[in-house]
Amino acid sequence: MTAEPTQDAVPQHLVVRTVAVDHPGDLLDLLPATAPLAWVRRGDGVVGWGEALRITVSGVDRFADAERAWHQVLRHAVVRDEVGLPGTGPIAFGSFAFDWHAPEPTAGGLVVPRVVVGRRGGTTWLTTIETGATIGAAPTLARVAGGREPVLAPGEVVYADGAVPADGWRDVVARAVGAIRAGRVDKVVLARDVEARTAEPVDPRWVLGRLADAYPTCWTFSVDGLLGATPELLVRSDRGLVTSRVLAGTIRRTGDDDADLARAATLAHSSKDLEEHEYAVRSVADALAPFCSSTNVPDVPFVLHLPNVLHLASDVTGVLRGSGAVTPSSLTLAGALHPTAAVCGTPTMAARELITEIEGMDRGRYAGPVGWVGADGDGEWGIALRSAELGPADPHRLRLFAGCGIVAASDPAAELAESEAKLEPMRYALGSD
Ligand SMILES: C=C(O[C@H]1C=CC=C(C(=O)O)[C@@H]1O)C(=O)O
Repeated sequence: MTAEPTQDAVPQHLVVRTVAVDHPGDLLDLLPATAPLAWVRRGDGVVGWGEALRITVSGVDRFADAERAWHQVLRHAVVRDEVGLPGTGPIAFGSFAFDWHAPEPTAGGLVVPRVVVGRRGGTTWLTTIETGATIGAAPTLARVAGGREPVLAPGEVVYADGAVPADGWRDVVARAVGAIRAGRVDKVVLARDVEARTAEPVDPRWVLGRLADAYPTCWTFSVDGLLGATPELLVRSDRGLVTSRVLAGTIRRTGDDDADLARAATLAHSSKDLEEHEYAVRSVADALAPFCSSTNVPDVPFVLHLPNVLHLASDVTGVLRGSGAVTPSSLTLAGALHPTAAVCGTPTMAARELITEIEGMDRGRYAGPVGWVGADGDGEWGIALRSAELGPADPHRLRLFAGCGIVAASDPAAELAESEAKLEPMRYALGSD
C-alpha cells in the first residue's frame, strides 16, 4: 500500500522513550547482523535495529507521501524524550530509489526501528520504540543490545560485469558526449554497476566497519541492504539551518602526497571539472532557494581529499523560512533537491531522459536520498554514492555502483578510470587485508 503504514504493522500508537546513556564505544559495534540501520560519521550519528513499522512509497509524489504517512504515525505516538537533541525521540531511517518509476518493492521508503542509539557532541542516547505498550521503566543498553554475534568476513570475492560491461560503458559515455555536443543537454551523469559474489554471506557490519574506519569524513549508511559511505550530503536540516555538501569534479589520487597536492591544484583549475561542479551547485542552490530566507553559495569550490579521489566541493547553506512546525522537513527538502546535477545532469528532465535512454542499467537506490528524519522534521539525507545493494534474496550477491558527470570535454577512457576509483571504497570494504 503506497504511503500508508500497513495495517498489520501499524499499532494503535507508538510508545517512544529516549534516555541518556553512557557512551558505549563505537555505535556500529552495537548493531545486529540482520537488517542494521546506520547513519554515522566520525563516531557521531544514529544506528538502529528492529522494525516498529515501515512506510513504503513509489511514484512522483513519494517524498510527500512518505512525509504524510510519517506525520500520521507521529500523531499517534506517545513520546517521552529526556534528551531533546536532533535525532532523539522517534526517528525513521529512509532510502529512496533514484528513479520515481521504480516499482514499489524496490522504490524505498521509511523504516521506524524498535531501537535507536545515537551520539552527538558527547551525548549518547537510547531510544526504544514499542508498539501498543505503555511507558514503563527506562530502557538500558544492556537490555536492548545484549551479546552480539561476531562480525564475519565475506571471504573470497569474485567480481563480474554488471548490466553494461566496462568497454560498453565507454561507448555509452561517448554517446553522451555526442548528445552534449549536439546541444541536447549540458551535463549528464552516467553510472555503471559491478556484481560481487562473496564466498560467505555478507555481514553488513563488516562492510560498515571498514568503510567508517577508512572513510571517516564520509557518512557511512545502511538501510534495507543499501550500504555505503557517501562523501555527499544532499541536505541536513538542523533547527532552521540547512546545509548541503555538493560534490562534482573528480581526480584520482596517486598515493603519493606531493603528487596528490599537485593534482589538487590541477583539479581546482580544470575548466572541465569546474563546469561540472557549477551545474551541481546551481541545481542545489536553485532547489533550496524557495525554502530559504537566505542562502550562502560559495563562489569557489574547495578540494575535498578522500583516500581514493579528490573532489571539487562546495558547502551550500541556508536559513529556512518560517519557524518550528511550518518549516519544511528534511524529507521535503531531500525530495525537492533530488536529483541534483551531481547525479543526474542539466537540464534535469532532459538529462534524466538521456540516462533512461542510454545508461542501460536500473540504478535501484544508488544515487537516491538515504538518511533519517526526526519527529520535528530535522534530519540528514545523503546521496547514496560509493555504495552497494545487497541482494535481498541472496546474501552472497551485491551490486556495486559508480557514476561520473559527463560534459562536452569528457574523455570516455578517463571517465571509466574515474568510475573504477569510485568503486574502490566498496571493493575495499569487502576485502579483508
Ligand atoms: C555519481 C557519483 O559521484 C558524483 C559525486 C562526486 C563527483 C562526481 C563526478 O566528479 O563525476 C559525481 O558527480 C558516484 O560516485 O557514483
